[in-house]
Amino acid sequence: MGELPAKVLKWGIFNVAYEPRRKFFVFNKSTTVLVKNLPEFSTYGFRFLQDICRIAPSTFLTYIASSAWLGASTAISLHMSYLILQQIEALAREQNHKTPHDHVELIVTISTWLLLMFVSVLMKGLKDDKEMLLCGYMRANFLPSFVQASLDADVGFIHDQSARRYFPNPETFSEGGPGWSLLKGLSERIQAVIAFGSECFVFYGVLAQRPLWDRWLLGGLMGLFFALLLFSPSNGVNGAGYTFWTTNDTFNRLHRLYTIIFTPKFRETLAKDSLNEFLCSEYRKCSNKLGVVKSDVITLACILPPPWYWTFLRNLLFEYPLAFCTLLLLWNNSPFLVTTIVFFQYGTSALARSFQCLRRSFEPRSISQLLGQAPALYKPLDQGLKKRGRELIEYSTSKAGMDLRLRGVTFRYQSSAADVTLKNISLMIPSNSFVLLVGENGSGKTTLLKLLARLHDPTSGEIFVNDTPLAAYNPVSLRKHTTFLMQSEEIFPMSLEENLLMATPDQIWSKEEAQERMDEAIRIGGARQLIDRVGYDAILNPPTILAQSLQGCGNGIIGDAAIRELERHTMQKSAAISNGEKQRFIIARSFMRLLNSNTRLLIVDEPTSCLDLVAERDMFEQFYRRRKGKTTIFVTHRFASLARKADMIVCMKNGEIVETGRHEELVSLAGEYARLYEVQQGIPR
Ligand SMILES: Nc1ncnc2c1ncn2[C@@H]1O[C@H](COP(=O)(O)OP(=O)(O)OP(=O)(O)O)[C@@H](O)[C@H]1O
Repeated sequence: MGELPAKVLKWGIFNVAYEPRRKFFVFNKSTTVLVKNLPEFSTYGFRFLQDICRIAPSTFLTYIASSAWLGASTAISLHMSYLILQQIEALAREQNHKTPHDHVELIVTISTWLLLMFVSVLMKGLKDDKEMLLCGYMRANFLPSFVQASLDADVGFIHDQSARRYFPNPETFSEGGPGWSLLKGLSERIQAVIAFGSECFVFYGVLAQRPLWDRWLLGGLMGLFFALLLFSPSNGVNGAGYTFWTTNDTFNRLHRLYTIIFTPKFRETLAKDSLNEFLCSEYRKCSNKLGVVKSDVITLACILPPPWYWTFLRNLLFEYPLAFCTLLLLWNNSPFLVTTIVFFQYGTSALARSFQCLRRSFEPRSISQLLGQAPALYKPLDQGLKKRGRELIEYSTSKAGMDLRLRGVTFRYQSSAADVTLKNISLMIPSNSFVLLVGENGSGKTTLLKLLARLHDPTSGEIFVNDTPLAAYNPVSLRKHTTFLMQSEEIFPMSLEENLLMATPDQIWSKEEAQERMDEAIRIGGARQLIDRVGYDAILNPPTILAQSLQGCGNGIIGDAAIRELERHTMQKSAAISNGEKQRFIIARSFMRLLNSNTRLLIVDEPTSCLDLVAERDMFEQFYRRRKGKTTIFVTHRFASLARKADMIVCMKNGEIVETGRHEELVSLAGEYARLYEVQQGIPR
């Protein structure tokens, strides 16, 4: 069947795409897949049924039988209530000729109805019980085979993605297990078919017994009811599923800023580059520019309301059926008793629903959840304000680099169960000195640097900057004079140009000047090739919104054309880059900061895991050349070419400083530093 082009409509700032013709039987990709694979599905389905009958025959049969009963229970109840209404009607009509036998008949019918209802309750309990038991049977029988098959595949299990989707994934351990959703789905469908079929059968039976007038009227009402069910659109795009996107630049920028601000992985970079103020003001600006938009994304994914007249008609027929029942009275002299009973039944069930709803809404848990949202809204805001209210010293720049002193510093990560990471560190780093920090993996180098940049505070001991305690400074004012290139940094989901400009958020340049400065940073950082390939405008990994309608809220299956329309509008310049290119760009971003800010402390923490030896040496050389007027600290495992230039080498081991001094002194000590140096030089010990 030929595919229809998608229709697109505007919804606030969003564009919504859907397939225009609504089909009862959607012949889309899934239908084709179903038809094509039907023989295979049937074979495996049959095998599954055989297996389940073999594993737990009586449990399975009881489960299916109870599902079937529950499917038919509404129809049974309908039939019984009709019988009772008929008997009451007859009694009312024959007021003067009533016999005791008539009453007995009515009591028997009512008792049978109550008994059947009781059986339904038992069946529900039985079904739930068997459901849990079957779940256990299936886990015990199928999972060991899956475990075996998975382990047999060895490392192939990691590589073969398409095969892996059939295996359980780790998060599903507490769920039903393999085959469970298949069984549950089958039982639900059996129940649905039996329910619909039996209810139609009862309605047909009732209509066939009614006098001609009633038959036409009730038949007409039923027809209308079904016509509305089938033809009235359940959403604003004729019941279809839909996709949506927006080309509003302000919205998209706001979304990217939101992602940067609330994603933990960016937080250290934001802090150490003192971007908080900049992002806050950008977010406010962008939010003001966007103004109030009609719909948030999740609401749009759930609801695209149909035109008001359809809603009105549906409400009238589905919510107020009694209004239509009373129409009967205009043509038919039904005794008032029947109307009263119908009303009573309708009214009590509606009342029961409302009461349940009321009770649920006022359960202590639900109330406390509701009210708990108020402090959750204001507490973070108040705490943020308290923090901003503290009196702190501003760092005043001098021509010289920062003078750093650590006295008895100990540090333990809160999340770490291990012992302290830094133990009693005391160290003096004179201003303008060039320091090389070395030590084996995990010795605590990065942690020490993060303490200097105030990304963590010491657990005990103190750090001084120019003889003033680090804690007394406004951290932002210190960080504004620090360039800290960390081991692992992220590129923000903004354009590469904006990433570079964010390195110096306080600078205001003309377009040409900004371009010159970016080009220089890119050249020194060695990222020219990347920029030539993807351009300054490229946005790497832009965040995406949920852009498809959700099913179960009146939205149908999303047509292929609507999906393609979404892809056509959102497939944009998201370029893939290698880890090496990413590192070079991040290094360039640090150069952008270093060259265009009043840096007094330069820290470079081995950001070179994906660079070759030559590129790493060049990078350190470029930083080294620009160290004038700064205190400079480099961390690298390949320090041989820098060792002789360093004013001081600090060697760490197991969270402690084990040696400090110049290269020659430390080599002559023949201790930890000498060992690391010799290993690097390939000198056998
Ligand atoms: N966020 C954290 N939470 C808990 N423990 C951490 C955290 N970061 C680091 N550690 C632990 O602190 C210790 C020191 O880590 P650190 O990264 O400072 O060492 P390093 O000398 O820089 O190592 P490398 O040379 O590998 O970069 C390690 O044992 C590490 O596992």
